[in-house]
Amino acid sequence: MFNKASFLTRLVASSVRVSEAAGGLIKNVMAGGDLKIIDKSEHGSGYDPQTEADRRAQYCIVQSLQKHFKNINIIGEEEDTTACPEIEMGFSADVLQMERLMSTELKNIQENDVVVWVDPLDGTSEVALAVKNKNMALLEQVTVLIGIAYKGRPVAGIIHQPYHEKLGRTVWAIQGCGVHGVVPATGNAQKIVVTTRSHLSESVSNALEALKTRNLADSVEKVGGAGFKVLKVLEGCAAYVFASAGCKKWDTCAVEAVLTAAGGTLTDISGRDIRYEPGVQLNNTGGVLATASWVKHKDYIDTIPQEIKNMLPEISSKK
Ligand SMILES: Nc1ncnc2c1ncn2[C@@H]1O[C@H](COP(=O)(O)O)[C@@H](O)[C@H]1OP(=O)(O)O
Ligand SMILES: [Mg+2]
Ligand SMILES: [Mg+2]
Ligand SMILES: [Mg+2]
Repeated sequence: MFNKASFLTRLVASSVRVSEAAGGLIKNVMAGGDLKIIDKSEHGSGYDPQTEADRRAQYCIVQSLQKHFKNINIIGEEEDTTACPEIEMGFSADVLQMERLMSTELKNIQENDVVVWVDPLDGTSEVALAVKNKNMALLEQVTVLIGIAYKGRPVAGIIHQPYHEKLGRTVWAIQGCGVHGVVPATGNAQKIVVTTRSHLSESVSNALEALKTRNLADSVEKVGGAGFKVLKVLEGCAAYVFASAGCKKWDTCAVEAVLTAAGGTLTDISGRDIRYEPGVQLNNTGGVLATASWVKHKDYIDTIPQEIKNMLPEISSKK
């Protein structure tokens, strides 16, 4: 069954199981209690934590995917990893069922046509804070993100949330095949906007103030992680607004694929598409704006002040 499926179907079917294996490793490290946190930030550029869970999860994801797909181009967040014996070779039979809905173009995609963007643990700051403050409720904000880009744009994504209720959950989508693992909200009387908990800045606050004056943000919730914020948008929040730089392509590729499949939209704060081809700039220099299917993305774009947009230009190439 697995071997007969198209490359993209097999990649997503494997990635679902691999994301869950990474979630298991994250839980093991947490249970062990020693996070071995290091600060990745360049001198004076803020705090950018990495834990043993980030390092192990990245190793497991990359090694597992390379076992099935030898030459696959994976761009993951972590450069330093910790070798671990857990290699996941399983696949999701539910994903294989979706092959019948896929377009011919997607079925014809080959291994060297894609870039896989991996965030082995999104919400590292929240993990560090959960342990420091003994507030384990924050762990709900942790996700494992695997996004698949073809011709520079996301075509499939996996968001695994290890601490959702008791067992965790995996939300995934392939373009044209619907969203699985969550029932997207179709509206909400309140327009709740989610934004960063740990990277607040003046431009983020000013963008939110502008949205409030136009009744596009009835209230604001500050939570961690790009994955968790997009899950919130899928489940009833109106928008995710991050009018600042710092978020990277591995934070947005998977979530954009899932949100788009649910009828939502994700762009930078000026309304430009985010690109995911090889060699592209890793930073989302234009910020991030994600909206639910039931609000107008353009209203949010039009309301964010031009001076904030000017501070966040698109820089498409690394050089
Ligand atoms: N200044 C930054 N430096 C490093 N990572 C950032 C920065 N801003 C955002 N991120 C990444 O984007 C995610 C969403 O940001 P926020 O929670 O502030 O809205 C964070 O969890 C973090 O991912 P990660 O936890 O994988 O390092
Ligand atoms: Mg991240
Ligand atoms: Mg991460
Ligand atoms: Mg990080």
